Amino acid sequence: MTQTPSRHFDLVVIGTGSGNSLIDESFADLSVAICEKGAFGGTCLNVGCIPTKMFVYAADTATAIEHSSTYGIDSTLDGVRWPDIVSRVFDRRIDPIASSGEDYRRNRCDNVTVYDGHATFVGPRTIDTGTGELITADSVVIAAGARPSIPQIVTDADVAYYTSDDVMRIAELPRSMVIQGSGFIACEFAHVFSALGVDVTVIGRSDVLLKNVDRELAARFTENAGRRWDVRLGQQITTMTATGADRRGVEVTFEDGSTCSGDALLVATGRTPNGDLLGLDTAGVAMDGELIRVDEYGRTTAAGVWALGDVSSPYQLKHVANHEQRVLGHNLRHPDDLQPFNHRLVPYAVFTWPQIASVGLTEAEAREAGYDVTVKVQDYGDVAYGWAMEDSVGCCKLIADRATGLLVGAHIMGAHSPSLIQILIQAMEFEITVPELARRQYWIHPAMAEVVENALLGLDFPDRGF
Ligand SMILES: Cc1cc2nc3c(=O)[nH]c(=O)nc-3n(C[C@H](O)[C@H](O)[C@H](O)COP(=O)(O)OP(=O)(O)OC[C@H]3O[C@@H](n4cnc5c(N)ncnc54)[C@H](O)[C@@H]3O)c2cc1C
Ligand SMILES: NC(=O)c1ccc[n+]([C@@H]2O[C@H](COP(=O)([O-])OP(=O)(O)OC[C@H]3O[C@@H](n4cnc5c(N)ncnc54)[C@H](O)[C@@H]3O)[C@@H](O)[C@H]2O)c1
Repeated sequence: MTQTPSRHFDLVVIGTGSGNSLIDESFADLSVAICEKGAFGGTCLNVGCIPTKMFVYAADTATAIEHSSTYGIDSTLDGVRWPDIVSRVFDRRIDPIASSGEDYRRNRCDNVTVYDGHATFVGPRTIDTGTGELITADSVVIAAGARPSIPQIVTDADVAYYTSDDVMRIAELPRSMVIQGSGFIACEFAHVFSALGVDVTVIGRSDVLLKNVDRELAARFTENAGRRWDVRLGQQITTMTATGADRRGVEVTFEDGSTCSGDALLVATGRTPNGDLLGLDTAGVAMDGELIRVDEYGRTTAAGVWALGDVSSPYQLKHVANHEQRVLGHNLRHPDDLQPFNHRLVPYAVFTWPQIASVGLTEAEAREAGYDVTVKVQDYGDVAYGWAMEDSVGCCKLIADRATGLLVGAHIMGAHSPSLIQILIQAMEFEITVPELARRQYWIHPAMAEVVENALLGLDFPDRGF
């Protein structure tokens, strides 16, 4: 290290996603530096959870129009004003929030200094801010997130591909789109673009879409998706070729000789944590594979250096990054009273069509773990609100332990499942038994929550107590 550090801070935070939320008023007496190489506010705000769900809402609206004749309402989708959809999301909502967040930190927090460069460690708690300034700190929080992973076959083909970072801002909708990957991002964007009129092809290596979801729901989802998208599963890509003068188009050949093509390629094959780009070896911060190694309190292997969120967590979910940020906020201020992360029951939801939400073990995981399980799958179509919706796909699958009467897994596919699952998350977190949950409260009739009530009542216990 030849350059001399220009400033010393009490705390440096790398990354302004959940890292920015860490700096609340309880840090007002500390000097804080925030390093951000990209858009202020991180992935969730700028290119992740929030804008995607705003696009999903537009797609859901288009899908409702498509299905309206089922209810005796004839309507047609007369047009999709893509530039207006993009503008609603970014010009009216996201970009102003990001810039006002940055303005707040830069101009209204006397104790905070913002460095807008790519930060790298050059020594223990010594950081090159990427802006020409070297700084040191008593404590460092690494909250540097993750980035899209791009398979070699895509880079070799030199296709001008999109990722979730830029596909929401394209100038116009392509006629057709190939989506490589079959996980969260692939299934959310396949819904968005297909509902808005793009011919979508989804390519996955496994035999179902959303392979980590409970097998029964993943199979139902895949079967249903196949009616709306061209779904190519269980095959390796053998060749990928860029097409068109701008190399935006793509042609793909599979190992069985079949092919597919599109005017655009969206790569959605997972996200690589950014720890590899931080010079961690100079700082004594160890990694486990791609993730920064942290203990249950968020401490890395280097004294005074902490990490949270996608850079150190296998979950890559905003509610997990936010939870870890709250725990670290406490731990930084209370070194003698450290709190552990709680990762016991991490739920998730995929905002595709139909929506899917999940908490706890899949049936296969529960059986493998040795539970004496009772399982019930309750269809949306067999409860009153499901009749109102003419639902033929949705279901609530519950898995409980006969020995304790407690749920070990809950999986819902269908309208509002990301909200419905909250009842079950709560029951599992607070260890409410199935009989208590089913019968010690009223269930509003005829709300969709009756699908959960009926699933609970369908679980088979030796002494049911219902
Ligand atoms: C398309 C998409 C949709 C998603 N939808 C959901 C959802 O619906 N629900 C959900 O729970 N999760 C969702 N996620 C995941 C969620 O966005 C992430 O888990 C969460 O944002 C991670 O927060 P973080 O603070 O760890 O990292 P980030 O928010 O990624 O913040 C890291 C920040 O660090 C900056 N940075 C990185 N390296 C450096 C460096 N060396 N120097 C300076 N700055 C640096 C980055 O520019 C970034 O701003 C989605 C993700 C994507 C991509
Ligand atoms: N609603 C949400 O909570 C939400 C939405 C979007 C993203 N996210 C988060 O972001 C993460 C990243 O999303 P994602 O969809 O990119 O990841 P993912 O892990 O959900 O899915 C990636 C898929 O790509 C496949 N894949 C990997 N390498 C491949 C290759 N070389 N060729 C073909 N397929 C390949 C994987 O088998 C997997 O099915 C998610 O895991 C999730 O944690 C969450």
